[in-house]
Amino acid sequence: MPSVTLPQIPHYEPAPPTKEPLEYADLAVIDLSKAKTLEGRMELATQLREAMTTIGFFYVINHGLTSAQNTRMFDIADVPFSQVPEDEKKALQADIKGTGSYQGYKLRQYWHIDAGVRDQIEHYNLARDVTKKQHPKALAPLLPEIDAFARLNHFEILHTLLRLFALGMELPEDTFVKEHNFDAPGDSWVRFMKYFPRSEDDEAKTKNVWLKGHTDEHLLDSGSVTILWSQPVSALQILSPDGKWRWISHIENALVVNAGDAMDALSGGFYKPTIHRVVQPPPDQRGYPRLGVFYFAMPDDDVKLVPHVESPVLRARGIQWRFEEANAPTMEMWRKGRAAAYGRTQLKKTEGNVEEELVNGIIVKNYN
Ligand SMILES: O=C(O)CCC(=O)C(=O)O
Ligand SMILES: [Fe+2]
Repeated sequence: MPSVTLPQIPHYEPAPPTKEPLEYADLAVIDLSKAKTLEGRMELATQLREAMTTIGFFYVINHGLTSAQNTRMFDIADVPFSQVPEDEKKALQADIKGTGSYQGYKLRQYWHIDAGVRDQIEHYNLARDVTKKQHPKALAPLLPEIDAFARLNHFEILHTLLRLFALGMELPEDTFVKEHNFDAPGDSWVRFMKYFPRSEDDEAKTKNVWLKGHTDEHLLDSGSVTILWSQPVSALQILSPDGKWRWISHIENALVVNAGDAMDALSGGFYKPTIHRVVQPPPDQRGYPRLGVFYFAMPDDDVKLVPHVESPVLRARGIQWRFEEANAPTMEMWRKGRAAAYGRTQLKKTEGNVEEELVNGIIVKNYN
């Protein structure tokens, strides 16, 4: 992060952590400071593989951002929502359907959640190269810090994790790194996301679901790795292997990481996405907004979504093809189809609580 005097912006104070006794998922904690040596990476790769082949989510600590820088990044994250006039937001809306990309604002009520209720979520998304697009005036002085943040997420965190993902499959360490270049055409990006409290009526109609159970929904987790910067408002839940929804607890200045659809495809089903959703926070945190900071990583646009069949681990275990080999899309085709479709198409209710959606001829499921 730049060490010169930083531009002054309002401080964002989140809700205090909940005191409710929630049923939390028990996730492994990957200490990234151990990744400097090959020996350390081998140890972490084993830990990551265990986490990714069971629960599918894990925490990361010692990732390189200090807690003061973390606080500053959440202050920055609130600027696009609290410091930008509505007409400027509207003018900078993402053309999600037209371009298949989320760059810009996604304003509230874009998605249909359930029973006629639309979402209360605002996003501001920035392509990892922050110089590529026009941004709100209030963000201009903050772009150098956001740029440094995107690079930290990409090079220090994502690339290190991708090495561990490769080692866990006994692939050359740089296998996935080579598919995630910062400068190649592709769509990894920083997302600031703010959930606003909802009316009792909306809560009742949607059974308290704020963002549907998904693995790969609005393109977010259609990528390879999702990096979520932990924040104190409890609302994220994952579907555990025993069929129960469990809450993700907050760890100060930690990351919550999961794999998306593209990783499922590239790893031949070895690293699977885990279904997760966002629900109404527990009683002591109701009425607060919920501010999130993410890095959504995707393979480069030209990467074809087929498994690394050269992995001996995969061969021994059996390869699952996410897409038929002949029809496998490139990352570019896949992300554009997904972004345009989520929450905007007619969903077909199937058995239980699963809804199906057709994207580029491929069935995608949403779980309620
Ligand atoms: O807000 C969260 O905690 C998670 C959101 C999420 O899963 C997503 O945007 O893909
Ligand atoms: Fe997600």
